[in-house]
Amino acid sequence: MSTKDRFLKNEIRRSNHLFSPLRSIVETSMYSNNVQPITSLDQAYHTAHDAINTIVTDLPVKFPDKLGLPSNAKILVENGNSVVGRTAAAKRIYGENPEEDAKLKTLVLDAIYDGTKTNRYKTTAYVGLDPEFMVKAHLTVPKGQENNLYSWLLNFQVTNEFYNDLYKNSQEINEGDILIYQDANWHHPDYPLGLAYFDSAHNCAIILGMNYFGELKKATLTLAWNIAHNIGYVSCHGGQKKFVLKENESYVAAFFGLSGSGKSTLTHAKHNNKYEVEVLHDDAFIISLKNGSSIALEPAYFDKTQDYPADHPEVDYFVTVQNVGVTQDENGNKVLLTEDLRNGNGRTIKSRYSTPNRVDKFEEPINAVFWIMKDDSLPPVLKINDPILATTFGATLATKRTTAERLKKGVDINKLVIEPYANPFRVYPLIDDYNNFKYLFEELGTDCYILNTGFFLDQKIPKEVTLGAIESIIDDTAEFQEFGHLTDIQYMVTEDFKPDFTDSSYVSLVDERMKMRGEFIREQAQKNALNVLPNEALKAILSLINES
Ligand SMILES: Nc1ncnc2c1ncn2[C@@H]1O[C@H](COP(=O)(O)OP(=O)(O)O)[C@@H](O)[C@H]1O
Ligand SMILES: C=C(OP(=O)(O)O)C(=O)O
Repeated sequence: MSTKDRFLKNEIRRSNHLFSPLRSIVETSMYSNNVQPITSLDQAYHTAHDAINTIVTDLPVKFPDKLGLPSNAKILVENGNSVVGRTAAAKRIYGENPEEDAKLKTLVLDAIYDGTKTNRYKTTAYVGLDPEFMVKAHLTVPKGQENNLYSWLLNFQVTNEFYNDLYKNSQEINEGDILIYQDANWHHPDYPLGLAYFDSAHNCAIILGMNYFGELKKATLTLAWNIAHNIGYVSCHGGQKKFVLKENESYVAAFFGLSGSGKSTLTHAKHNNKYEVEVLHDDAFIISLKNGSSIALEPAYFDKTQDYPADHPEVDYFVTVQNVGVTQDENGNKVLLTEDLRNGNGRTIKSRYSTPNRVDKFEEPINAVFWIMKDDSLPPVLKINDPILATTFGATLATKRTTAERLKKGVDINKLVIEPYANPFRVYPLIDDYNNFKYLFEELGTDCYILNTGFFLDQKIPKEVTLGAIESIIDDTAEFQEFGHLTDIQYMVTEDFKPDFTDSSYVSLVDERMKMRGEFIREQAQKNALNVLPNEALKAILSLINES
C-alpha cells in the first residue's frame, strides 16, 4: 500500500480533499532554499556525528553495513534539557476547537516563517514494513536537530532500493504522504509546554517547542495509525510476539500498555529460551480485520536504558542514545553510564538486530490480548471471558504514568488514570477502536487477559511473576478461579498474590475501581465527543458493581 506525493495538474485543486491549509503550509516550507535534503542514513550519521551537541562515544555500532551506516560508526549521544519525556498535554487536533484552530493557524504561519530564517533539513522514511501497509513520511527539522533526524531515520524505515521496490509495487491508496514539521526552539507564552498540532484528516503534524525524540516518533505513528484505522486495521500501541510451539502450532500474544508499563519487557523476554520466540515489535503494530494478521510499523526500538547497565549485552545494539550519562572506561574510552542515574527516562534507538528472531508480519491471527494495567486492586493476572467486557476493560484501561511522560504542574504521577487501549495517540473516535477490538474477541476468538505490572495492594508484582504467569498461559498450566462475585472474570492463582474476598475492605476496593471505570464512561459521554462508548460498555461495567 502506498500514499500520494505527486498529482496530475487537474487534481491540484483547492477542492481536492487531500490538501488543506495546514498541510499546504507544511509541504510548501519543505521546498524552500533553507531546507537541505538528507537522503541516506550514511549522510544522516555524518550530519549528526558533526553536530555541536553530539557526544561521539567510543562504542561501535553493531552491524553497521546491514544498517546502511559507515563501517566505523559509533554510538552517538544527545542530551536534551530537563524535559526528558513526552508532553501529552501539548496535543491538539485540528477540528476539535474551531476557535483555537483560528488562533493556531496564525501561530503556525508565524512559526514556519520564523523557521525560514535558519537552515533546516528534510528527510523521508517508510512507516509500515509490508507491501500491504506502507506509508511514506517526510520530516523537516531545524539545524540543531541532527540527532533527532538521524534517530527518526533509524526508527522508521529509511528509503533504500529494497523498500523503494516494495513500495513501488504496492497498491496506492487515496491518502497523502505523512508530513511532519518540527521546531524545538519555538516558544509561545500561550503554549509553555509546547504544541503537537495534528491535521489528522490530512496526515500532517506540527511539533513546536519540544525536543524529546518520542514526540517525533509518536506523532508519526499517530498519523500512520489513523490511516491504518481508516482502511480496516486495528491500530495498536503495544508489543506483539509469537511463541512457536509444537510443529505448526503457535501462540500470538499482544501486550497493550502505556509508556513504561512493560510492553518492551514482556515482548522482548526470552523466557530462558524455553520457547522459540519471534518478535513483531514492542511499541506499534496494526492488525488486519480481514484475517487477524499483524504488521510492524517500525524496524527499530525506542527503548528505555534504565534496565541496561554498561556491560549489558543489549547495549551492543544501541545506535543512538538520548538523555543518558557518559563516562570513561579503564582505557579512557567514552562509554555509557545508564540506569537512569543522570535523569529519568534515558532512551536509545536499538537496532532490529537486538531481536535475532525479528519479523515484520505475523500471518497467524492473534491469540491473546493482554491489557497492562497498574490498578492495585487487581492480582497479577485476570482472564476476561466475555467479549463485551474484554473490550470495555480495554476502553477503561486503568494505569499509572511514568517518567517517560512530562506532566503538567500539579499532576500526581502516582494517580490511577484511564487511558483507553493505552493509546493516548488516537485522533479518531474511541468507538472505532471499541468496535475493532470487539471484533477480535467476538469474531476471531481472541482471548483477553489483564496483567497488573504495578502493585497488588501494597505488594509489588515483579516482572518475573508476570513472565511466569504468561508462560503458564502458553503452557496451559495456569489455574484460574472465579474473581469474587464478578461474572465472566477469573484470576490466575499465584503463590504470593491472593485476593481475599472475605475481606470487606478488599471487596470495596475492587468495587470502587469498577465504579471508577463506569464513571469514566459516563463522564466521557458528557464532555468528550471523541470518547463516547456504546451503552453496552457501561452496562457491562455496571453489572460488575456490588450492590450489596
Ligand atoms: N511486573 C512487571 N512486568 C513488566 N515490567 C516490569 C514489571 N515490574 C517492573 N517492571 C519494570 O518496568 C519497566 C517497564 O518498561 P518497558 O518495558 O520499557 O515499558 P514500555 O515498553 O511499556 O514503555 C521496566 O524497567 C521493567 O523492568
Ligand atoms: C516513547 C513513548 O512510548 P514508550 O515509552 O511506550 O516507548 C512515549 O509514549 O512517549
